[in-house]
This record gives sequence, C-alpha cells and structure tokens, in this order.
Amino acid sequence: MRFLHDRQPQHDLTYDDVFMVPQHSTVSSRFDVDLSTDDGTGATLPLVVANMTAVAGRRMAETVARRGGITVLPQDIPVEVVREVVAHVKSRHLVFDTAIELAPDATVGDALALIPKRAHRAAVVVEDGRPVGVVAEDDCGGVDLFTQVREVMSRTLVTVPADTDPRTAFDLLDRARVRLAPAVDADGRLLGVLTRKGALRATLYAPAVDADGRLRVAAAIGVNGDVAGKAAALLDAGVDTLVVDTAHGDQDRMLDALKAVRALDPQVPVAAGNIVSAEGTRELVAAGADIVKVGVGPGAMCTTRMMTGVGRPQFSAVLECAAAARAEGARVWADGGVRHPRDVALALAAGASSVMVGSWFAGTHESPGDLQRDADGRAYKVSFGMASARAVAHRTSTESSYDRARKGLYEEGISSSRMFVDPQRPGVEDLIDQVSAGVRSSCTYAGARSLVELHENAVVGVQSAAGFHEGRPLPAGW
Ligand SMILES: NC(=O)C1=CN([C@@H]2O[C@H](COP(=O)(O)OP(=O)(O)OC[C@H]3O[C@@H](n4cnc5c(N)ncnc54)[C@H](OP(=O)(O)O)[C@@H]3O)[C@@H](O)[C@H]2O)C=CC1
Ligand SMILES: Nc1nc2c(ncn2[C@@H]2O[C@H](COP(=O)(O)O)[C@@H](O)[C@H]2O)c(=O)[nH]1
Ligand SMILES: [K+]
Repeated sequence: MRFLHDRQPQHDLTYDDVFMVPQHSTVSSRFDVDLSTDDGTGATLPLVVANMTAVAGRRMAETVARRGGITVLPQDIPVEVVREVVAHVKSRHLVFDTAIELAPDATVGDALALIPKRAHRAAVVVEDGRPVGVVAEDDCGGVDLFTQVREVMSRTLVTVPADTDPRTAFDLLDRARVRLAPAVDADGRLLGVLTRKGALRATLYAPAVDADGRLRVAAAIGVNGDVAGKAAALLDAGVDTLVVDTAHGDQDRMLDALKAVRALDPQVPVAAGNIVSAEGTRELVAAGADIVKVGVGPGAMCTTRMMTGVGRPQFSAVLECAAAARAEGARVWADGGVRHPRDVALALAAGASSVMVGSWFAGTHESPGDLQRDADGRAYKVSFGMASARAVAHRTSTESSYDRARKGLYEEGISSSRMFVDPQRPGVEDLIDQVSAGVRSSCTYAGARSLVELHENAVVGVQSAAGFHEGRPLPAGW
C-alpha cells in the first residue's frame, strides 16, 4: 500500500480518514477475486468473529466457518464447554444449516421460542428422525400457543438429497417456489436445512475446514492463572487457532503466557494481543505469536480511550503493525471498530490478513443472546464489552468478595448496549454477503485478484470529514 502522491500523513488516521483510489485493473469480474487469508488459519474469508460472550458462540462459529471465516470462543467459557462446542462445530454439515427439530406434539409456543434462533426462521417437524413437516413463523399466527405443531405445519415437503450439488439444489428450490427445504440422507433422515440463499452461498464461498474436512473454530485464553494448562486443554479439545488475549498485550504477563503456550509446541497458529505499535508487534512475534491482534480502543463496547486517553487511531495502527509483522514473517488481525464493509477493505489494504468483528455481528440471529423487542417492536440483542463490569463480575465469580470488588473498579467497557437487528440483514450471513461483495469489489478497483495483491496495489488518500460525508448515501434524499 502507498499513500496517494506518496504524501506521508502528518498524524494518525482511522478508517473514516482514508479512501482508496481506483487503479487500472485487469481483473474482469468480482467473482475472480480470491479472499483467502495467508495467515495459516485456513480461513477462506478474511473475517474473525471477536471473542466476546455476547457475540461468539456455537451457532455463530458454525455459520461463519461454513462461509470461510473463523470464530474465537471467549476465554470466559469453561474449558469443558469449549470442548463440547468445538465437537459440535466440527460435527456440522459443510453445506446444510443445522435445523431446529420439533416433535409433532411440540407446541406452537415451543416453535415460536426456537425459530428466532435461526436466520432461516423455521423449524422442521421430525418423526423417527425423518422430516414430516415444516413450521414457519407465519404458520403460528392466530392459534393458541399450546396448539401442537402437527396441526399448523406445512406437509407439502420438498426435500434435498444429501449429495445434491448446490447449483442443482438452488434450481430445485427455485422451481418448487419454496424458500427452504429439509436435506435428507439416503434413508430419508434429516441432515439439516437448505434455503435458496444457502444454496447460492454454497456456490460462492468455501468453508474453512481442517485437515479432516471439518469446520474450523478458534478459542481464546487470558494471561492469568494456569495459562499452559488451559492452552493444553483447548488444544486437546481440537481448537484450530489459539488466541492469547488481554487489553494491554505489550506487558510481561503476555510474554510469559506466550512462551508457556509456545513450549507446548502447538501445531496450530497462535494469535496474541492487543498492541498498536511496531515494537509491541515485534515483541509478541519474538515471544511466539504467529498473528498479532491490533487495536486499543476502537471497539464499539470499549471505553478505554475515554477512561485512559490510551489507544491509537486504527488505520495507522494496522498499517504500522502489519508492516512490522510481515517483516518477521508474521501477520496481524485488525481488531475492532469495524462498522462498514469499507472498514474491512481498508484494514486489508493496510496489510491485515484478517479483520475481527464483534459488535456489528452481535445484532444477528446467530449471536448467543435472546432476541428482544423495544417499545416500538424493533428487534435487538444485548451486547456488552469483555472489560465491562458485567463481564468482569462473571469472570471473577470464583474469587473472594474483596478481590472481586477491587477488580470491579477497573471497568473499561459498556455493560449493556442494544444492537438492533437490521430487518434487511438479520443473519450474520447477510452481513458476510455485504462484506464479501464490498471487499471483492475493492479488489477489482485496486486491480487485485487476492488480498496479497490488494495490499500491494492499494493507493490510499487522506480525506476531510466532508470527504467522508460525501461518500455516504442519502436514502431519504436532500
Ligand atoms: N482491544 C482493546 O482495546 C481492549 C480489549 N479488552 C478486552 O477485554 C477482555 C479482558 O481483558 P483484560 O482487562 O486485559 O482482563 P484480563 O483478565 O486478561 O487481565 C489482564 C491482566 O493484566 C493486568 N494489567 C496490567 N495493566 C493493565 C491494563 N492497563 N488493563 C488491563 N489489565 C492490565 C491486570 O492486572 P490488574 O487487574 O491487577 O491491573 C490483569 O492481571 C479481553 O478480551 C480484552 O481483549 C479490554 C480492554 C481494551
Ligand atoms: N476496551 C474494551 N475493548 C473491548 C471490550 N470488549 C471487547 N473489546 C474489544 O473490541 C473488539 C471488537 O470490536 P467491535 O467494534 O467489533 O465491537 C474486541 O475484539 C476487543 O478487542 C471492552 O469491554 N473494553
Ligand atoms: K470505542
């Protein structure tokens, strides 16, 4: 990446401060762009879901890995639960979404409680392991909550045989004019659900899979306690990337933690952070990090900059740290502050191998929280920061009352925020579609067929607030 007219900026910049200038391109289609990362994680899409309790759970991990990204399970989850989640994610089908299964005598109330947990917004009614009907939200209107689902389900079933290729499945669903169909094995047993969009996506994305062809998932540990023991347990559980995470990554505890993890000879990439300087990057790489997590203060749930005055505008932090990491053969993830596809493209242009997203993905069906509605009926999920009083209280629940009270003083995150679900893009895959479309397009504007070429070719200029404002759409006119 170079700056327009080779003018070096006089101050640090964030995503809103910069823009990319189109370059001559020989890439004739956005579908010709390869978005695979080169950081050893096996991701075919440069997105990492942040290790935040309100964002990253099993459902998110499965869905994002199916489209090529990676989810980092938070450090606050007990190891035995991580083990169970990893096994679950690795048992998921690479094409079909996991169905909500209901017995015919389950109630409409059961269906309505479970359907919001799936972006495809339906449940499959199953008898002896075989689908006998589908219940969508619309089928549940105007009946008592204790009505059995067998009375409201649609019985005209289109099923997709297991070995159908996604393009054929798309045509099958299109011709049958159904939005979704249960997928079945040769004995007619339920394997999952395929929507028309899911079939289309299966032709566009490649799942992030391990050497055995199973979906990949990462997990985080902190820098306190028995770091080696916890890391060994996570590796044994089968995590595909280990993330060592703390607010101030450039500290002795982190270097000790990294050395302890390295001593285990993990056969998976190790990410560590957070830092925002070239020196910090070099230290973490020297201590054993393959990937360095960059970002202090840009996160949506993060109050660090207001509390401490510490941090660094994220675009400059990523640019400097990515150069330092690449010089040592390592990579960086740009962590935090991503609110638009453009932010992802700019972080990749600056040299990040992948981009971490937290809060933006909290407001989707796949995040762990329950869907709630405000007084105007707008759907939302609750999000909170990992250094918020809420998260700290949870993390320290086994410590003495005195220690908990002491730690409770150092709050650097928001404890409760409403992340509204975009009615046009309620699922994380809808947001992934948007990011992937935006970044593929950025690459062709930069004449790049891959993310490496995007970083090499990108020409970035600095803009005023008016320049940024000019780029915003005006859906309501002016
Ligand atoms: N990217 C960002 O900007 C930030 C991210 N976070 C996220 O919050 C989560 C919790 O992280 P964290 O607060 O580090 O908690 P941890 O439980 O990981 O503890 C951090 C350790 O570092 C010590 N420490 C020393 N200086 C600091 C400092 N300035 N800030 C925090 N800890 C310090 C703490 O000791 P003692 O408590 O005795 O001081 C403690 O032992 C992580 O997921 C992290 O990524 C949190 C803040 C900023
Ligand atoms: N200072 C704090 N930073 C936090 C907290 N919880 C998470 N984070 C950081 O934010 C990113 C995600 O950023 P987002 O803009 O996509 O939400 C995450 O990976 C952490 O680095 C917190 O409580 N305080
Ligand atoms: K912030």
